[in-house]
Amino acid sequence: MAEQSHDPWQSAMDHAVAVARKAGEMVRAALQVQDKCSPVQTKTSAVDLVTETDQEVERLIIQSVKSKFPSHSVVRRALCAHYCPTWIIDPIDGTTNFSFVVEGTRLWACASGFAVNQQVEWGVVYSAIEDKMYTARRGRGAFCNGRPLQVSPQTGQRESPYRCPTDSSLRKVLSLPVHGVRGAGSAALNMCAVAAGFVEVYYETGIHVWDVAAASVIVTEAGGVLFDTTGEGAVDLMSRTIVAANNKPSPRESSSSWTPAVQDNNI
Ligand SMILES: O=P([O-])([O-])O[C@@H]1[C@H](O)[C@H](O)[C@@H](O)[C@H](O)[C@H]1O
Ligand SMILES: [Mg+2]
Repeated sequence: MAEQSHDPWQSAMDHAVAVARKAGEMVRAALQVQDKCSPVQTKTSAVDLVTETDQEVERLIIQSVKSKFPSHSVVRRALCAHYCPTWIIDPIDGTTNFSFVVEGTRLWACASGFAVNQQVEWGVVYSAIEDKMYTARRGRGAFCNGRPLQVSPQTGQRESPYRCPTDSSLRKVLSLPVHGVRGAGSAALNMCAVAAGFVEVYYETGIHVWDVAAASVIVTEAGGVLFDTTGEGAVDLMSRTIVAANNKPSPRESSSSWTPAVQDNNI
């Protein structure tokens, strides 16, 4: 079918939802087959765990986008520098959880973000194990299975027996006691947890654009904010660091009263 002209970004997003469901089924089925969950050697596998299933899902997405939206690019490694509409895909975000299957683990997702002129226009993140489809379109809100998402209203300090055992950059941004720290993985789902109001902050360094592109717009459309790990700059999705939060503390608050729960995958 040819590209729709009335609202091309919306039809691309609708297509991403359908492809994510198909991809989710494919990944769930692969969990039953040892070979499909095992890491394979690739040029980048020293730093990036890849399974046969990642590759199959990647092919599925690329082929379906290319046949339905021939003018769109599909990438894993760049936020397109030009106007060119670009799908930024992570076939399985949380490959480690998928590959080294922990019984009952749910923290992997199929993620697609869509950028035009370096602006993320929509994001789709599908947690197949939970059957949760997170979607957001810039300016039109964020949803999970069609229900609107809203970040947590938490702003003040929580009673907490814990201190945040983090490195100095995190301490600089989030320098207070927090209720708890979780590092279970899937950057995209951790960010969706911020969007859904389950936690107040997700932080990671060393992250890639394809891990966070889709969920970035889900966070902001749910009322959240993205910023860099200095706590001062706007986020650059290519910078490999990100903080996604329900709100951004003022400098005064950040040293005295802002105490969200934290997810930190680098602990
Ligand atoms: O490799 P992948 O499974 O797509 O993505 C990884 C996951 O999102 C993980 O939670 C995060 O901690 C890593 O930094 C990512 O690389
Ligand atoms: Mg990923």
